Amino acid sequence: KRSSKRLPPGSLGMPLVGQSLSLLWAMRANTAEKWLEERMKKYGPISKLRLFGKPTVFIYGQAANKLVFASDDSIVVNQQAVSMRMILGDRNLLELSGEDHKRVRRAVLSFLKPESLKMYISKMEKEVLRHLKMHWEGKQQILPLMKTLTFNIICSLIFGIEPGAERDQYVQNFQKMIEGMWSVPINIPFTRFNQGLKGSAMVQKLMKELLKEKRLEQKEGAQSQKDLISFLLSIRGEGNGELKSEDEIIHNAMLVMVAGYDTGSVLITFIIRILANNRTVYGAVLNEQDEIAKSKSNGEFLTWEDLSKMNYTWKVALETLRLYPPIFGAFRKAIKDIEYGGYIIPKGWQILWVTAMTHMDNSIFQEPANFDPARFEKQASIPPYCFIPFGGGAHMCPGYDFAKIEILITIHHLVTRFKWKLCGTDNHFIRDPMPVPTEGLPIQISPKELL
Ligand code: HEM
Repeated sequence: KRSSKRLPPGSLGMPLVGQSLSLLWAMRANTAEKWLEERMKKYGPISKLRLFGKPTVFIYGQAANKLVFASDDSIVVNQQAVSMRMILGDRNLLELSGEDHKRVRRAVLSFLKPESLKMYISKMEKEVLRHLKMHWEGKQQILPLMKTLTFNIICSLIFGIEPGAERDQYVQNFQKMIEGMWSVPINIPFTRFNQGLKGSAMVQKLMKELLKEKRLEQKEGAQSQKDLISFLLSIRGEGNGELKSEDEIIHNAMLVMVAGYDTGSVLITFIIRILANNRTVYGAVLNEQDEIAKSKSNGEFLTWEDLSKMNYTWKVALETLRLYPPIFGAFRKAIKDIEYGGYIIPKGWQILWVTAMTHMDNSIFQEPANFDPARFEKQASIPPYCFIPFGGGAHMCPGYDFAKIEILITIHHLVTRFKWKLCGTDNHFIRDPMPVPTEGLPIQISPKELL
């Protein structure tokens, strides 16, 4: 019996810091997968380390993902690193489990489900067109500014904040929050964690004022449910999807913002990079989008039916997510001692799962380094728990449809209105913590004659 009580191999390193800095450096050098592969070579498929202040077990592969995503709350619960919890707040979905998680998730999903989002397609498209007009047209060479685009879309749909000074107050603070979320939780001036906490305090202050305004508007009957926040405010107290406190609304609005802002911009940026480098894929996307553009009259907005015809473009997005998943991985917490792979994952320890490990496994995806959207022609043939850019199980990303609509609308207007070529000399990227092209992906853009 004693042998089954063994801790996984590996060292916990120094208190608090452990291997955090080494992993973060590897991420910034874009060698994090290699860093993990070296661990795997040294210790095997399960090993212990210390990350962001907590003892952690790293596991990978299909069975590991199944343990993380399919176990119930009596075995594994969601709990993110200390830095993330302190920046996003402890009432956000990623921290909740059981009935609490179900209740809050129902409320958030009632806004993010396709039936609700259908009503917002033209609102999103207007943001895309406004962005392209302001930042792309008439310019020769610009950074893609995709972060500005996804930030504006989220501001409009999630917060109901129209363009202007109020929006600008949020952007820098959100960026600080994102950078601090994966950091060693040492709160001394100028550390990333310290800056992240400051950004979070500022955003929470702004959001409290925003909630006050929205409550007042609702009292005066001036507002219909136009954005996620007013939506959440209006279902408070109605039983099923009820959010219990102002903190729950604020922490979850902050989560939706950080979860949707950088992920979407990273995905669009990497699709732009693929389309510039791969003429065959570009040609097929252009054909599909030109057909849809031809069926529209001048100034007519895209519809849900148009988006459902963009099958090839979405496969390109999925293949991009396989190769460049925006989320590196995340944590869970063991609720009791778990026997796994001949070792014990002790109660209370963190479990680290990493997205790319199964994406790059050649027994699951043949020739995994090749870009091949055809892999997604029969999605059902991909084994379960192996393609996980949106996670899995109870915490699987509820922003899937939001991201899909945003990406398809943006790519439609980009390929039908512009041509571009990459002009940087460096084709590399780093993780910070999301993948970012090293030179910011400079491109040369020229507008096309509209159809
Ligand atoms: C390409 C775009 C996106 C990717 C790759 C992505 C990825 C992920 C992943 C991997 C998780 C699971 C984390 C975990 O299990 O620990 C997650 C959760 C989440 N995502 Fe996304 N996401 C994207 C876009 C969005 C968007 C646009 C929104 C909102 C508008 C959003 C909102 C959320 C929320 C609220 C959660 C927490 C769900 C829960 O814990 O129940 N995401 N996302």
